Amino acid sequence: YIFKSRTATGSDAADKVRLPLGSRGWPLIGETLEYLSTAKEGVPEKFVTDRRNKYNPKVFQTSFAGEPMTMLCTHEGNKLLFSNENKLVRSYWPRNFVRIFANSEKTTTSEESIRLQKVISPFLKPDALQRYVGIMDAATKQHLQRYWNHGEVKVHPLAKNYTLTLACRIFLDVEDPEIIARLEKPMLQISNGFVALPINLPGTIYSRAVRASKQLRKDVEQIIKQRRISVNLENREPPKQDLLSQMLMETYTDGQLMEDSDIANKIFGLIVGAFDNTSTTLVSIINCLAEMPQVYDGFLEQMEIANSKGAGELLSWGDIRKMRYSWNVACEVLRLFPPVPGTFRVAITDFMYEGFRIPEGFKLHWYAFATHKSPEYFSDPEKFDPSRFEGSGPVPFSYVPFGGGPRMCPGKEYARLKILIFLHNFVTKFRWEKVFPEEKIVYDPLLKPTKGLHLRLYPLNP
Ligand code: HEM
Repeated sequence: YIFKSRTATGSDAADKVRLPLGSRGWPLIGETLEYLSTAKEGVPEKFVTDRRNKYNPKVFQTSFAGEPMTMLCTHEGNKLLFSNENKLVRSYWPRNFVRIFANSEKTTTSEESIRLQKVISPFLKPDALQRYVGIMDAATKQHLQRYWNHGEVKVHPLAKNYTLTLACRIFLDVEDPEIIARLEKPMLQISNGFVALPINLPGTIYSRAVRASKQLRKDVEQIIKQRRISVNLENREPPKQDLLSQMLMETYTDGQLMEDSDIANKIFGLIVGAFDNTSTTLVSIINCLAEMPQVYDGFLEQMEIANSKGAGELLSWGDIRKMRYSWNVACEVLRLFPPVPGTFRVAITDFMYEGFRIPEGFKLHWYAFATHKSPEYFSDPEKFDPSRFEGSGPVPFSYVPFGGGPRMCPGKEYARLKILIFLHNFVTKFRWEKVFPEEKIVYDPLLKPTKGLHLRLYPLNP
């Protein structure tokens, strides 16, 4: 692994600098199988530890699905990737993601996409989200009442439906279960496509996902068109507060209203970004609580909040701020079961890291398990201990379930709010036990419970 650089004049440079050590494994598949199998067996950190011991404790080369990859495995590595966006690195998505997230023919120009970002991010900041607490709480209570109150339930599909129901309510002001069911079908196919082999032939999981992504965008665009008509016809209606209503009023720099396809693309991105990640987080939390009753017993804050409420009174922002223990529990679950264990960057210039040369064009991977499960950062890393997040919490850049830097998950605060509101309603309404106590949550390759997580629910105040 000797890197031979070229000088500015184009001649071979005399300096030969070592690339990070490692193995690129088998042709095409690289080390994908080991990477996936260690995660599936519940020891994802093994993939990293073995190579750290063999090559270098901070950085090594590997290859996934034919893509050579350099893995950075410490908090310093995470910091380097997260704080140098557009300086040393930029975000890089594997082929599947690019194809599934690809914009319509009316691709946004960079100016337009900055404009769109500007519309989206204020909507997802805590200040803005505060006004949705009551709406989210009411929608959660309704979902639990309608679909969960049946003694025995299968949590994973219900959590997905709940996630989509809330996203439709908050982003699109859509409540009709029939419309939600129509959107859910392509959504499920899209999730499978992210991790399928990128073979775009009829009938493959991948091609179905690409088709489903087009279908979902079309459905969202249809909802937008109908909304435009009703806004024009009924402009006496009080202004709605969902994201779509705000985007309908947005204009480009030239004063033109935003195009429906652009709005659809952005809302599509949010719905897809929220769907698997938040639903699997709920599944993992419920599973941990079923396995560790002592964690459930710590939810006194939720009981106190519930007892302070009058009949029909909904949660407020003040209540959310009291849910400290609950968020620590969620953080600990996200440490052990991050739904997105890592993403990718690409070097946009040559640079040195730990004495190794990272050439322009090299793909770089941060992997949450490398730090989340390392005793260097989390003592007794297998132990479930929400108190790790008290006080100043973990070493900066060692706890990264939402990534970091400018590309950090824009839905983090929305996810936090949703998880807390769900938890409040779930723990104050039910106690529960697993129907299959031996059932596990695994990465296969996406995070999921092996049987869908069947629960027996016991209402607390029947
Ligand atoms: C527990 C729930 C969630 C987790 C663990 C999570 C995690 C992540 C991670 C790790 C990234 C990549 C960050 C990086 O590369 O540095 C990401 C990106 C993203 N997330 Fe989330 N996410 C969650 C929920 C959500 C929600 C609710 C939304 C939408 C409301 C959302 C929308 C997005 C989008 C649009 C991106 C791409 C951002 C970009 O390209 O810059 N996520 N998320």
